Amino acid sequence: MTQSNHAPATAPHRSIIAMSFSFPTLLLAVSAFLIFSLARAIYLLFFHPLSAIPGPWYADITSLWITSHILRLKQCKTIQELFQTYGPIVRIAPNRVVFCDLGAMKSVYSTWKFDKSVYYKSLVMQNDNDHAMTTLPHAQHLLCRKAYASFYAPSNLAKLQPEISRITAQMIDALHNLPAHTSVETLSLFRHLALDIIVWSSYGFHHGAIGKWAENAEDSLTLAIYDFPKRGVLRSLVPKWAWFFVCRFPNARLRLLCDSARIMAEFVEGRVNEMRAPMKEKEPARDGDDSDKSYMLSRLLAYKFPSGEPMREEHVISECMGHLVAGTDTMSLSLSFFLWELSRRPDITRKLQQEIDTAMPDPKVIPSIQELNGLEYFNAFIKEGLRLYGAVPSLLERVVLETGSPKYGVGVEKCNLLGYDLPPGTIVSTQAWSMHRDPAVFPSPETFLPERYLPSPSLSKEEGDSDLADTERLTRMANHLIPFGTGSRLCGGMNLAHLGLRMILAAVLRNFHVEAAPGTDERSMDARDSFVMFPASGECKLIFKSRGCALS
Ligand code: HEM
Repeated sequence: MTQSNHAPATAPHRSIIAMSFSFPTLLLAVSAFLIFSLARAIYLLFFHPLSAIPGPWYADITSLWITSHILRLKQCKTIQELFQTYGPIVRIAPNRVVFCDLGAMKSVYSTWKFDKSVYYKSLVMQNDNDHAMTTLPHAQHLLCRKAYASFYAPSNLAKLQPEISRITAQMIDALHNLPAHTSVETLSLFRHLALDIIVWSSYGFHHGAIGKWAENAEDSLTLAIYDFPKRGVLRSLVPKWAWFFVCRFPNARLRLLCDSARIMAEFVEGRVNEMRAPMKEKEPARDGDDSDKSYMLSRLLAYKFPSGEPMREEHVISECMGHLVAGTDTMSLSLSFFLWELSRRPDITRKLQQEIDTAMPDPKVIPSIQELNGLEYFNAFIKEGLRLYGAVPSLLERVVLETGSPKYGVGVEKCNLLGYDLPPGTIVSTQAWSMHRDPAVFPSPETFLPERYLPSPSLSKEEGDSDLADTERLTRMANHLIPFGTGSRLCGGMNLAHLGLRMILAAVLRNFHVEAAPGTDERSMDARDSFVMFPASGECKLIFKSRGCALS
């Protein structure tokens, strides 16, 4: 034996040996991965409990397909096409099922009250604090909801109406003061207005965002609320440890976006401190005495959980922030789409203005909500607006409960939707976009037609149809309309949204004719979605022409 036979391998020798070992190892690893992927695909396609549910085969084996449509901001339209191809229940990913059916909707959201999916966690607040929208378990959510629900009761909101009128009038004045033919970006305009309304009704505080809009000055709170959902998306894309570095990236706009939660939290904290000061000096309110509780914040601060514990301050702050985010963009998007529709529909505008002019003789005095609720065509217009342009047309995801849960009720063991058993943990949902476009319920679903809600014999009744058939038609539409969600997680601010939409629209239509500005057209306003719906161009530019001459 020579020495070289016993000598340890030199470095180049070692790497050749390592390579000769690594190639078969790599080959083995790749083969194992391919076999595993193939076996998994076969299982998901043919043996998984959801494999009988129709849908594109590639969606059965990977989430990438639906994710690509989410990234293209076209999830709603893609899912609508699936319903048209496969019917009312479709598998869109290995563990996700969507449906478009009234009975299934009632079971999931109202009867069984499934918990929300983790998707909603992207909307958590500063320091990961939850609020009503992001609290996933149903039972826990119920306690949050109790804390704020009475604030949004119509009788309480009616007390706030005079001030909401005053804020709206401020916006009308600002529009009157613009030079003729000014193109107004309404998403921004109505975001400022909605914020002032929500801030005032939640805290009894005048923020003055609309004043800043009129002066062309930036309002950091409005910007923070606009940025917050984008911050959520960005945050869910980067690992936790990397977030620290993202927020320190030397880019002023990115830093503002990262800071959005802090800016909102500090604003709300300021309101909490203001409100706490006088509260400390008062006797605690007795049950039934709500003279001091018109604002949401005072209710949250006075709230006690069934254990007798008050809400922690961080919780109060995140709840308030949740409402700022949930209410501001939704209002501004809906109003912008409504007015865009009117800018190309003089026939509808004429009928609306006739009705509003009679109810609102003085263009500066908005009628009470009771009076506005009595305007038949106006209310039909708002229903149709929410049907086609509701700001949240997207999947409202829930998680199927474990088998045998008492929440299924007597005699029901597990989740069965439209004849298919769904195993516990399946993500299941419907979307307003599709419920609102069922041609059997809304004939010519893509046509904007307020008349469909009027009990008009000329429009709806074939010969021989009875009043009962007409009532049934109206009820079916009402049951399918879910712009504010449905069941136990219905939009918390729905009544405020109804009040605000009516007051703002009445004031605008009484004072202005609305026209599309150059560049605003079907293409720029084509709908995109990322939970909320927004125009493809990201803006909605309209011209507000004063009706002053016509009124005098
Ligand atoms: C046109 C305007 C609005 C639309 C279309 C809308 C739509 C919705 C929808 C669809 C949900 C349910 C989400 C789900 O089930 O996953 C929701 C929840 C919620 N919305 Fe709205 N919303 C609007 C305005 C407002 C306003 C003005 C506020 C308050 C200022 C508000 C506060 C909330 C809250 C707090 C929740 C969570 C409710 C809970 O889980 O307890 N929304 N909204």
